[in-house]
Amino acid sequence: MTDAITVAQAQEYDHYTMEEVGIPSLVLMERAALACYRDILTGPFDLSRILVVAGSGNNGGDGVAVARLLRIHGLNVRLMLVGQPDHATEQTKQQLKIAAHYQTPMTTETADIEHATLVVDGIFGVGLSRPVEGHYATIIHQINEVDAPVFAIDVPSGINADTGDVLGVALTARMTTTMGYRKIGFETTSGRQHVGQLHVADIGVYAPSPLIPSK
Ligand SMILES: NC(=O)C1=CN([C@@H]2O[C@H](COP(=O)(O)OP(=O)(O)OC[C@H]3O[C@@H](n4cnc5c(N)ncnc54)[C@H](O)[C@@H]3O)[C@@H](O)[C@H]2O)[C@H](O)CC1
Ligand SMILES: [K+]
Repeated sequence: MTDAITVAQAQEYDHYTMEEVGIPSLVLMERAALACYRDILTGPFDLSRILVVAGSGNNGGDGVAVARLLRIHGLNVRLMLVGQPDHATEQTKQQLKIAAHYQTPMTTETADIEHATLVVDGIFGVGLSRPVEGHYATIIHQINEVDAPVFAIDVPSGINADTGDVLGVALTARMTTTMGYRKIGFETTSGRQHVGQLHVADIGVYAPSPLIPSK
């Protein structure tokens, strides 16, 4: 089994893959979304009412892409944005444009959290850098209070992927599909409790190594 990595390594490998290898960010995002989509469809989930919750960073971009894929598949999915769309990354803005093309239903209704049979967590990934507060914390508390299981994209939101610690408040996932490599924080007691069943998705991001040409 390959070694677990840190957030800094994940970001370094991501950057290397895009800047040195030349694979565009949206290609990596699509591969990440397809891996999550596959794990959701094959997982132990009731897919009758899916709520995807997306932040404004690229974890949110992954989430928006997952919502679009589920919509195209004909599933009852709604997309809830918890970040400011105009503050979103360029990749997430592009994913919102694509999702709109396929008329992916959007919602701001708390009732959709209560009625969900599955919540897909695209709020924060490896970019979480400070304790969760405010509206983000409210949404995470609301999700934690309902019975629906959580599928986490890359990192359960609120978890520090280097330590497994809860930063303010965090989601507890039934399943997490993380990109490329396990994260060292997932191996701690808190990390294991919040990650649930862990899948590691090969999305074409690799550590620079002698086996893989470096510059
Ligand atoms: N690893 C890969 O090869 C790929 C990963 N992908 C996905 O990208 C995210 C990382 O995206 P990033 O934009 O860097 O950050 P996040 O989306 O995790 O966080 C969003 C954003 O939120 C801000 N922020 C941090 N802490 C807080 C806080 N407590 N409250 C409010 N806002 C906060 C900060 O500015 C962050 O930028 C990774 O996890 C994957 O899901 C790619 O899609 C594919 C390749
Ligand atoms: K997440």
